[in-house]
Amino acid sequence: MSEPQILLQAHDVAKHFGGVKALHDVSLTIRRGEIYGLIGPNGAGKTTFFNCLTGLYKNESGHFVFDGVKLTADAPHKAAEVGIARTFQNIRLFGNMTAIENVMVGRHLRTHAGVLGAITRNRATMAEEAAITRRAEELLHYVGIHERAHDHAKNLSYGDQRRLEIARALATEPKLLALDEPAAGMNGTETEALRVLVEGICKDGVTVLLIEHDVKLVMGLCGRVAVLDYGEKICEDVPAVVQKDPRVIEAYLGGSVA
Ligand SMILES: Nc1ncnc2c1ncn2[C@@H]1O[C@H](COP(=O)(O)OP(=O)(O)OP(=O)(O)O)[C@@H](O)[C@H]1O
Repeated sequence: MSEPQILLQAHDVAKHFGGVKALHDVSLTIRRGEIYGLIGPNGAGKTTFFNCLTGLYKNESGHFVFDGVKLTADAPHKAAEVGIARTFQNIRLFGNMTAIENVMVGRHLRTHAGVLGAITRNRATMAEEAAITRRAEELLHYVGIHERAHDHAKNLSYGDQRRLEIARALATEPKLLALDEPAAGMNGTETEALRVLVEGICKDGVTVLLIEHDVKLVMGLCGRVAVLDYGEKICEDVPAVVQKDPRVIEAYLGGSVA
């Protein structure tokens, strides 16, 4: 039986690429309502973990249990259906669609009008489309880019594109939001605004899994942090403990992780 306070468990998840062990029997547990950080040097396996979790890659062994149910996601849309949404290290928006259209795409996962409804544009379909638009507007407000709603995604600043990706992910009503390096390329002001946004998302009931190279941001935001190094989890604890762990300091080539 699963414990209700646990949202995600990874059990001995392993993934190889040829001779490279990208993930070596990684196990971790994410509790509902927390912001959980996943850090590690370049090539440590963080994105591979996300890709296995969201069905982009198939792990060779091990498994995930999400919300008490063994995950069988073998495609990203299936992960989204069970309540896992993600953003990407390399932003993946529809550049020639407007910001609001990008969010509406995410929202369609949670709506019901079928192909027939879309063709005949019956009353139920029209009402649903109006609701999708309203919700997309709310989400653009929520992430703070509503005034860019009708601009093409490709014309948004880097920071705004990252916010838009978050809005699109939230449109699927996730229980778990997995953010892959959301602060990459952001300046200090944008990073601070992102910190406030992620805290708000968590307060509003969405559990967050955060991959981030900005260690200061991770240590300030996350309740618990796991550290990967060469595909192995070398540490998992509260930030104050992780920062002082000799294996973590060594993994970061002797540099400070404070
Ligand atoms: N599709 C792939 N084909 C071959 N090797 C891959 C593939 N994806 C990842 N790898 C390798 O797996 C290892 C883990 O990569 P991964 O991208 O998961 O690390 P990461 O911790 O996310 O790194 P970064 O912080 O640089 O994004 C690396 O050695 C990488 O080269």
